[in-house]
Order: sequence, then C-alpha cells, then structure tokens
Amino acid sequence: MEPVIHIQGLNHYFGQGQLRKQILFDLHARIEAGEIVIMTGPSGSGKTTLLTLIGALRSAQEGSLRVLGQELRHATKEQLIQIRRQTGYIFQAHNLLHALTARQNVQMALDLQPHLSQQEVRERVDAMLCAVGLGKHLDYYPHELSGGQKQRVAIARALVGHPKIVLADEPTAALDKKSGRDVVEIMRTLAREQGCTILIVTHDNRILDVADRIIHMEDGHLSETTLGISA
Ligand SMILES: Nc1ncnc2c1ncn2[C@@H]1O[C@H](COP(=O)(O)OP(=O)(O)OP(=O)(O)O)[C@@H](O)[C@H]1O
Repeated sequence: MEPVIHIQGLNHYFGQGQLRKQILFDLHARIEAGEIVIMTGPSGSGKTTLLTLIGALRSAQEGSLRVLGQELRHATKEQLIQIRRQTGYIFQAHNLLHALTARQNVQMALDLQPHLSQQEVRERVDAMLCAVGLGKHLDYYPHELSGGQKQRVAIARALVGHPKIVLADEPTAALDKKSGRDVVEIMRTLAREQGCTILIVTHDNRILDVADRIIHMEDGHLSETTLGISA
C-alpha cells in the first residue's frame, strides 16, 4: 500500500540567483496511514519548511513528494487545494479569530463542506469541542480562554473535518507541562479514533513518547532516530 506521505530525493531552495541557498537535502521518508511521527531538530534546520511542503502550502521544487497518492511537484492549484482540504493544521500560535467564539472558530473549518446541513455542522462542532474538554466553553471568546484551552480549540478546528493528515508545528510550545501533555493526548486519541496520520514538529522532549516513530532534521538532512518508542 502506498504510504500517506512518500518523500524521495526531495531538495528545497530559498532565494534566487547568487542568494539561492539549499535548505533541504535529498530527503527520503515514508509515513504510513495512522502513524504518529514526531520530527525534532535544531532551530533553522528545515523542519517547518518540510511541514509546509507536505501540507501543500508551498511548492515542491526538486525530487518527489507524494501526499495521499498525489505527486505535489508540478501539481495544479486544484490538486494542491484538494490536499489542503484533507489536512488539518495546528500551529504554535493558535490563529483563532478573536471576534468569534470557540464554536464559531471550529465551525469555520466545516464551511468548505457544503454537503453538511446546519444541524449536522452544529452537532459535529459541539461534539468535537466536548471531545477536547471544552463542552462548557462553547460560546467563550478566545480572550476568555487559557492558552491550553485556546490550543484545544485549534485542535478541534483541525480535526472536525476528519482530515486524513494532521500537521502540527510546535503545538505545545506555549503551554505548561500539564496542558501540553493534555493537548497531545487529545490529538492522539482523536487521531486513533479517526485513523488519521499525524506529523508533529516539536522541541518539547516531554511529549516524545506519544510518537510511534521519531525522525530528526539536522542542517536540512533527515534521519531516523533510535529513540522511537511505541505508544
Ligand atoms: N521564506 C524564506 N526565505 C528564505 N529563507 C527562509 C525562508 N523560510 C525559512 N528560511 C530559512 O530556511 C532555514 C530553515 O527554516 P525552517 O523554518 O524550516 O527551520 P525550522 O527547523 O523549522 O526552525 P525552528 O525550529 O526555529 O522553527 C532557515 O535557515 C531559515 O532562515
């Protein structure tokens, strides 16, 4: 079976002409359906660049990057949008809209799914917010929520559309130990229930054990570490 994410000989460059600089070097990786993979590595090593390439948020330049069976190099705009529709993104800055309640922020993620009735949307949003422990905070605005609660809204928003892939960039960076732990446990539980594949970039050693596998980026080179602990 084809892996959900299949990277072969991927290179990436920033800048033009004399300023052109190679950031990613001959990357190879396979991530299978349902796997939870953590990517570690020093600041500036290229982790976010790779995450945004996989998420179809920037164009693959050289080599092969197949996501959900679609080659992203030379992919059309429509093909990239199809990949984005099947991907949930969770970033360090939770990017919630301040003028909207928790419920409305999560609901936005379903606006792209016209086949759902208003009633179904409401039920799915509320169930997802309950699943992340925010059943009593449905109508709270972001400024009324703690950092951990805001991050949980962001997780609910990323997962409510039942994405096939979740990409998370430092999801626990702004959180204390307990909230960080809670957030990754929720991601893991929901991912297991929905069967989705998760790739988390983190510097947070406290959450490494949620991973099935750990990969390491160093100066644009990717390696498998021996720290992999089965969850
Ligand atoms: N848009 C850009 N234009 C030029 N260079 C960039 C751009 N984005 C990132 N870079 C450079 O690419 C390299 C990799 O950056 P990237 O953000 O992928 O690293 P990272 O491993 O995610 O770092 P961090 O852990 O600090 O987030 C860095 O040297 C960075 O300065």
